[in-house]
Amino acid sequence: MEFNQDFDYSIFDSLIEKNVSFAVYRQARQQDIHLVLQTSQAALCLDSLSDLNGKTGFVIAPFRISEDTPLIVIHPDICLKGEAVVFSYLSDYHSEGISSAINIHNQTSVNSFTQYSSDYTTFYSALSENKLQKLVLSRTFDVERKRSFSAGTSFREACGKYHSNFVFLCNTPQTGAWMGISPELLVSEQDGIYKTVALAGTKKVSPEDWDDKNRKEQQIVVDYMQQQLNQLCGDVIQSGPFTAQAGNIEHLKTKFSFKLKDGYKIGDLLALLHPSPAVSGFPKEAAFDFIFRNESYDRRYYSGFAGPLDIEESSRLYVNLRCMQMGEDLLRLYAGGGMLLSSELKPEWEETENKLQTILSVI
Ligand SMILES: C=C(O[C@@H]1C=C(C(=O)O)C=C[C@H]1O)C(=O)O
Repeated sequence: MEFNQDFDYSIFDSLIEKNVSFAVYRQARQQDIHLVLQTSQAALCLDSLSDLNGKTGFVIAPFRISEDTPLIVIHPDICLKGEAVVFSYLSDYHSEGISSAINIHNQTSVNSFTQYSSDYTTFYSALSENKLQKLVLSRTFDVERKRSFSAGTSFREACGKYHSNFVFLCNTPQTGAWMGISPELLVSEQDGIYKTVALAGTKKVSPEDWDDKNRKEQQIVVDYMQQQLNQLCGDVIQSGPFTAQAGNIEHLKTKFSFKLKDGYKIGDLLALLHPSPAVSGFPKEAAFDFIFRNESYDRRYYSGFAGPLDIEESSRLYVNLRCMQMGEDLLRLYAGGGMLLSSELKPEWEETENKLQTILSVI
């Protein structure tokens, strides 16, 4: 992707400093950047995913909705497409906003191998009891924010490097500033046709075939998708699994395409699919509850989802992976991986290290 060197992407850092509610994003395999910016009041806070029915804007959804991490929709007062149009608008844009940075230091984290190992042991014990088939364990990785760091410039670099991923940078007073380079579509909709994927299983890019652990891990997500979709959807067209590259790693991916039965809308579908076993575990409720009780930090918006909802007559929401939260002096990166009874500690930790490389490569 070619970027015009005349455009100064650090203008997005000024928007973050002024605490403007906005999102700039670039869809997977597309050229143009899009800007959604709210000029009126505060971004919309919702209580449940089904409340997204009939809404329009840029959605930022947490892994688990709470008072501290609400479900947010940035209202599309301004909705622009293409570098020239976006920068022309921003060069004249003035916000009265004042900075009120969220203090990341006060939030919980799991940075060290020792902390991760302790969580791993807890998770593994639960799998051994056979009540849970799969659990996704995750962690953080803190990087000191250098003076030279620019969120806007990192966004531009991510767009250039990761053509097949959805790339976004967003900020609201409620969520703080986040950036993600996601390979995982949660739900898209255009002209009444909906799409989703079952993405799971991870290995470094290589001609080697997939092992049983990764195939099984992905099959759990496929089975879950089929079961969930049967509740709300008519004929489901399924294809895959394929190997899908995402930066330095690969995943197994199965695609689904379908229409919703009468009376159902996108919010109902999101409520049914999120969080899928790709980021949480299986069975759904038990895994979600287990992670909430036992993972020793709050995932916040990591493994939630983000993207445009009913903008230009289509929606494309992605799971918030390969992402980071940006504080005043700290960048907090996030990564996780699916655990089965056949998992081993070292390879699971290494998988998180490999996944972190995507976002690390642009900061
Ligand atoms: C949890 C993450 O990724 C998810 C987990 C995967 C796995 O366990 O193999 C693969 C892709 C994603 O669905 C992450 O990137 O942090």
